[in-house]
Amino acid sequence: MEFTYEDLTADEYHHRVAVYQPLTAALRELLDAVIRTEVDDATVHSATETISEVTAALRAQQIPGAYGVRHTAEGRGMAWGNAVIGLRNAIAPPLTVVRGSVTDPVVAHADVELGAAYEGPPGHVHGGVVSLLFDQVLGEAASMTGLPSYTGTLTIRYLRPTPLGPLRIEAFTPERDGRKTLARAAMLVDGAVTAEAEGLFISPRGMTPLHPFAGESR
Ligand SMILES: CCCCCCCCCC(=O)SCCNC(=O)CCNC(=O)[C@H](O)C(C)(C)COP(=O)(O)OP(=O)(O)OC[C@H]1O[C@@H](n2cnc3c(N)ncnc32)[C@H](O)[C@@H]1OP(=O)(O)O
Repeated sequence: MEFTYEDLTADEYHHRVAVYQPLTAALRELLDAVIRTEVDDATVHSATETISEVTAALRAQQIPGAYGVRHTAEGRGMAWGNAVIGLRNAIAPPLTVVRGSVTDPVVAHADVELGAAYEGPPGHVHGGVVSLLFDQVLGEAASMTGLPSYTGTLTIRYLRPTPLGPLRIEAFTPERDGRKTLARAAMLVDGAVTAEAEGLFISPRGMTPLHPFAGESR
């Protein structure tokens, strides 16, 4: 598993953000609209054709395979295909993980609003999505020293259904021992905990440290 460096200036980076963020936001709107539309069949058929045309236009020039996890030379993260935080991934909620310091009581947190695309039980967040969000925030909290750490184990305790809408995740890393980090997190809605997570995150043997993480994850 290799990380990729792209030699972008800050201007080039911000230009790409300005180009792709609105495209992904528009696609996210489309996902929501497809789930909730009640227009007639002819309008649905017409929309399907229009979407196929847009897809063909974007396919005119493509990279082979996935986007990868890229960083600029100065250490700016560009995990733009990531399933949870990806700036170019419309199925990502998207989550922005705000990282503090490893000595803070809450080392990382994220606020996100989940809509119709994340439903499991009626009006509530799918359990797999709850786990997905926890995995990312815990993984980032564990990796904050700059040594990327991957999920070894992840246990979720679903205390009560999490309603769709705004929620917060707060992560803690109570134990760091060499390549292993124990990380815990809580999911909160209106200040009440709906789910808790605990995971052991491990940095693979021989992994090269990245720039220590700080600030926001994208
Ligand atoms: C830019 C970076 C941002 C990072 C944020 C990412 C967030 C996303 C989080 C993810 O979704 S990561 C993807 C899901 N996880 C994986 O795909 C991990 C797949 N597994 C592996 O790659 C390896 O099995 C792993 C890196 C977890 C461990 O391999 P190692 O070869 O480094 O482990 P090793 O055998 O040397 O064991 C080291 C220690 O960890 C322990 N260990 C290994 N695997 C374990 C495991 N799975 N669970 C619990 N403990 C484990 C092992 O017992 C041992 O403990 P001791 O030091 O006490 O002896």
